[in-house]
Amino acid sequence: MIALHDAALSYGERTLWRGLTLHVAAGEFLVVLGSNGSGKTSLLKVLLGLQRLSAGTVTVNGRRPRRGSDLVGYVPQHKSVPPHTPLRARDLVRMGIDGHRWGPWRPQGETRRRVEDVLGDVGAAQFADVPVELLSGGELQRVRIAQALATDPRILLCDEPLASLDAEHQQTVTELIARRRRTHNTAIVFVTHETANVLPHADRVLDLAAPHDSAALPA
Ligand SMILES: Nc1ncnc2c1ncn2[C@@H]1O[C@H](COP(=O)(O)OP(=O)(O)OP(=O)(O)O)[C@@H](O)[C@H]1O
Repeated sequence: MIALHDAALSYGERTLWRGLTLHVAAGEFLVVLGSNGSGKTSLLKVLLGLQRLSAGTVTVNGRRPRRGSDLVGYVPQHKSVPPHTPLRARDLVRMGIDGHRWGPWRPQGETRRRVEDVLGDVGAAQFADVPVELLSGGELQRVRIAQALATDPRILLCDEPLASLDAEHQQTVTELIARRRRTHNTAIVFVTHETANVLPHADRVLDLAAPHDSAALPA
């Protein structure tokens, strides 16, 4: 699903990581750790086709990463939404389906059903029509996961999805994501600083603060 070979990422003179060789298979749950600024988000950007490597190679689903791929879902870092955002939960999820300008055209009924299904999958059906600015942090994060899953991706990239959630919601959100890999064989790349709830689900841990030629360590 994901293959990096001898990969390096530098911004100007500053190298964040190098010598990174890593394979993530279908259904695998990879946890990415590392201190602030170690390049975790930058790694996800590489996989999303938003950032080029400085050296080495990367493929996602056997191809060079490209923006807006339906095969890759992305759960961003938790942030509250700006006040007066004129969107309901279901609108946010729908943007995961037809937010890509060049995405395939889908009939409206089909899109509506898919939005209902995916909101149901993450236990968010009851707040489908609630304006996103009124959702709690944990509710909003479920909706963001639904948005990321809306195109039925084969790979799910999660960027600190637990930040600023309480312990109970951290557990709920982690279990939602872990369930997805069991039910759909989705590969998960999970960037986090919160290890307690997440490490029990991990197949492997990549520590970007560790020496990079031994970066992919068994969990
Ligand atoms: N486009 C860019 N140009 C130059 N420097 C950048 C760019 N993007 C990120 N950086 C820098 O690279 C470093 C790594 O950033 P990144 O967001 O990948 O770290 P991170 O490991 O996700 O950190 P955190 O845990 O704080 O979220 C940071 O110091 C950041 O300021």
